[in-house]
Amino acid sequence: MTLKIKDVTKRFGKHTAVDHLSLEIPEKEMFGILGGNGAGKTTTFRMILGLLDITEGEISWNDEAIGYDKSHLIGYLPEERGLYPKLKVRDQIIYLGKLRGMRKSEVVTELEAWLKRFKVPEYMDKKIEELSKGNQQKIQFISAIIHKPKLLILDEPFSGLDPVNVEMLKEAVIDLKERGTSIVFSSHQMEHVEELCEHLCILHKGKPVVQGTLREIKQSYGRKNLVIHAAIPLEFLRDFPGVVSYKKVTEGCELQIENEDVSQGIFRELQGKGFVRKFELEEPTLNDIFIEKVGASYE
Ligand SMILES: Nc1ncnc2c1ncn2[C@@H]1O[C@H](COP(=O)(O)OP(=O)(O)OP(=O)(O)O)[C@@H](O)[C@H]1O
Repeated sequence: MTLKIKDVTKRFGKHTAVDHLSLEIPEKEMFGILGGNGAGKTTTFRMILGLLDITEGEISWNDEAIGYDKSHLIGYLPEERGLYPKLKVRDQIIYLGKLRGMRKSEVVTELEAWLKRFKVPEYMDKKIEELSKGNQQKIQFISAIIHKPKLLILDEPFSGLDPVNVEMLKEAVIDLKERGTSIVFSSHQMEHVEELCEHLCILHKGKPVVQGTLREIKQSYGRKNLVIHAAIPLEFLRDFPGVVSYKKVTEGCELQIENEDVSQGIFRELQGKGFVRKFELEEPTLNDIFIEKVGASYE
């Protein structure tokens, strides 16, 4: 079971929203699509779901086109949440489950288990409009996965959730992946993608500017971060050969360096100058990579 996106482009008139995107998501894999506002994430999802026509290229799921006949295999959490405010949680989910071919009793059993897991069993008979936004989102998530889809598409699943609920949802998503679901999700927040995904793609103005496994991406990037805590002046490192950026912090500095060798030069330079409490070489973060490739942070 693999989702394949082959050289897909989407144009709205003269505007290119997605520009030659290719990716594959096999079973049991979580794929993250990162990008700022207007990068093309939602457009990509809508094309996967067959809600938008593809201008060029192909999208397939197990080598077949995705259409309405496959909706029982696919779960979708849209960016604009869409539950019926006046309906009770139970009725809402039963309605959606039945649309996907489930029996009422099956839906209720699943729903009870999920509400319990999300620590809100009492919501069964509450109306959607009585719930907070974050809790509505939990219900919307349940509505996307109640039928145990094989392919799950989550558009900004963590936006608007507090840290406790983010963790709860992350665990649920990891469990679904381990049970065999292919998952693709979008986010503005790089730390979520960094934590959850084996493969990822950064979209910028519709173009995939970075793509691969997290490991590959970090390794091929080359640059490293170096954290130094020392009670001696470190300002001179600002102009040290191979130092790309210098940030002063309370106890010392944080540097971005061109490669590992630069850290050895710095290490030698500091020897004998005074006590160094911390000298730590770290992998670049996705945020570092994004800033380098796209030129801005997107918080
Ligand atoms: N139906 C449409 N008609 C015309 N332009 C569109 C349409 N849908 C999207 N676009 C444009 O395509 C580009 C990509 O939009 P998209 O919604 O895919 O971005 P996104 O990455 O999901 O952004 P966000 O994080 O803000 O939701 C944007 O420039 C947007 O204005």
